Amino acid sequence: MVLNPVISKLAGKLVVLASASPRRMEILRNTGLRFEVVPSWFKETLDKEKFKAPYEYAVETAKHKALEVAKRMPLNHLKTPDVVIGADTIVAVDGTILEKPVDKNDAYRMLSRLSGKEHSVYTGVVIVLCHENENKSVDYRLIDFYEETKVKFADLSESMLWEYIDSGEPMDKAGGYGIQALGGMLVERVHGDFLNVVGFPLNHFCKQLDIVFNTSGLLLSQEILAHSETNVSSLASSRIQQPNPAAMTSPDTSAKSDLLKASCFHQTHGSQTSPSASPVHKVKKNGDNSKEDEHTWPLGNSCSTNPAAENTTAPSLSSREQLTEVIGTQREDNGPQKDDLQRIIELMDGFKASKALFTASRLGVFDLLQSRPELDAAQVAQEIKASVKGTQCLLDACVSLGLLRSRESSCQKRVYMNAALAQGFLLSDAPHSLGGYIQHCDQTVWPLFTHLECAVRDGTHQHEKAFGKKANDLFQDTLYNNQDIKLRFMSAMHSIAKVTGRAVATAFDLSRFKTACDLGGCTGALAHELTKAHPEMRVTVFDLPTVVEMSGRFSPQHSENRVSFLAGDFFEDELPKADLYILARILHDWPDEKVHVLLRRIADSCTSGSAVLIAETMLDGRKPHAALQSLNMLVQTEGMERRERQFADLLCQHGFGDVQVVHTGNFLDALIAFKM
Ligand SMILES: O=c1[nH]cc([C@@H]2O[C@H](COP(=O)(O)OP(=O)(O)OP(=O)(O)O)[C@@H](O)[C@H]2O)c(=O)[nH]1
Repeated sequence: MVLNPVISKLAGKLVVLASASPRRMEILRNTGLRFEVVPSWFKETLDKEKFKAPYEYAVETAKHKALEVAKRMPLNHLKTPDVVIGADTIVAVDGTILEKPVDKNDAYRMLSRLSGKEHSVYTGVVIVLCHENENKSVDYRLIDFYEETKVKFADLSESMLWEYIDSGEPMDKAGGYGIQALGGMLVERVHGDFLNVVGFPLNHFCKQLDIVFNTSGLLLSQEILAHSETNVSSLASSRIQQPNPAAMTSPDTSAKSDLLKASCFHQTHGSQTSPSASPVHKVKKNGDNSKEDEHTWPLGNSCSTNPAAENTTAPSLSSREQLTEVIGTQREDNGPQKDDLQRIIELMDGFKASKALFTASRLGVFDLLQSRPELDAAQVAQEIKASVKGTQCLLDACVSLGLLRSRESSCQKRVYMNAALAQGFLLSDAPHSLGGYIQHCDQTVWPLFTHLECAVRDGTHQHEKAFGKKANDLFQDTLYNNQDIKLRFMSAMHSIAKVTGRAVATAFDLSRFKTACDLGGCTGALAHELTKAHPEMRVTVFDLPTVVEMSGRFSPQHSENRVSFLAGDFFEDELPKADLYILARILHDWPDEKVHVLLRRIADSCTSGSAVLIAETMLDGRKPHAALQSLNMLVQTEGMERRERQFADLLCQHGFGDVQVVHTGNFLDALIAFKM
């Protein structure tokens, strides 16, 4: 549920937080806002001397962070966001700006300066509104503001200081302290917005959105200001800001792209728990779903910023908040388009990025840096038993991919630590670890993809070419014929189900179903999410004997016993009776003729009112992940990914109708159909 009516106006928009700060993610996530997280690659190295006031530095840094993501997404993520939010938090004391400490000594220096004094915490926030204009280029509209909070520290003893520093908490926080955690013990008084100190002035952010929506309505209107260096609209605001023209730089708008048509469902990063908050739409059988296939793939177009714009200085503003630079771009018509080339290079580099991730994961780099952050390349190399040269290259590649962060230590060495992405998904023991899936991709999918051309020519999987043995029975002869390979595959499926399970389990209101059968449910990860989300439901996981015998290894410690396992082959054996049959990443393994066999068997086991819940990556002509996943099925299986309409057509032939789909915002989309 979204409390703030203004925040809810962002619903259905692709909102991106351009920050790796876990605290910012939490503050925004707690509002119910659905957003993606794309950490900015902007290096925070602006020359502080150029700014007349500390807050100008914070705002300008936030601006660069947000714009870097807004420009990169069409190229790297093949989609243009609607709204990108950047933020930068700094501490100012005695006219000096304090950011995150580079090491413990730096933290000591900072905290000593703050001891016994009052200081200011400034968070600069920039909201970038991206809009495709009539000539297919992107207009960026910027709304920026800052918030100041005054904080008074107690007098800090040396022992207190070092005990706090040795906790490790100061290292990723502005000014070297976290007011929301242990650092709260250092604070005598706060005057102003507490969340602003933590890293995001939520109240001011909402006020700002309110102004933009209700004062001018420009945010979502089609009245995008035609680009001109003088045409700047300003918006009513609660704060006057006079940026330092000398510091103002027209953001480089070198990247621009033909946009993807904004799809009606966006991938989200948010506490999506209630079906009502997810847009559900009905699928027409054999209907005109041409929109589904309509897309404009992003084509990077080189462009130079409008020369005149480069000399834009912030116009003097009426008594309203500065905002809004409308930055148009001009398309060059001659020579190779710089950003087209960039796009092609990105694509060509794609496999190198994947292999860098797989290799770092396999060498245990992320787990090592979690237990021992701030190691230099030589120290990492020693621990992972690799060359210093190779390790250095790998670590720097991971930094460039946003998986690691690095900084210069006090002894001028470059040290490395996990970025939020690694902490969220790449640690072996993380709740949503994708380590198993990464290993499967590295050891099984990668060798298969080296034979993609043969798969395209033959239209068949490539197990024999990749692994030198025939695979008559897809699972028995490949993934399950060896204990280690089977365990690796189950671990991969388990990690995907852990990441996607809650979204699938809560995509629809399933309260009417008391019994469910998860066909091919593997480790039971989804089954457990279903029983968590639906306290009345009992789930039977029906899978091959060779899988069921290993499922115990993956059972959660504290789980109610509403999940049971039953061994069998869903193509051969009688299916357990259930109100709801679940097919999560199952149908994509099989061609239509096999899918018909399975759906017919399910239909024969159903009674009226029963339903089938399908979880798959659905093709929609836009999401590259879905199309690439379909190639994945080509090289691995006899199956493919399918469109919503294809599922509806298959289901209706077996008496299922009223098909509804929810795009959950992560790997999988959810579809439910009822036995008519
Ligand atoms: O009391 C607290 N003060 C500050 C913080 C956290 O400190 C950092 C500030 O650094 P920055 O604004 O550069 O943000 P990053 O974490 O580097 O992420 P970006 O990707 O946005 O650069 C911020 O995380 C605050 O949350 C705190 O936690 N408590």
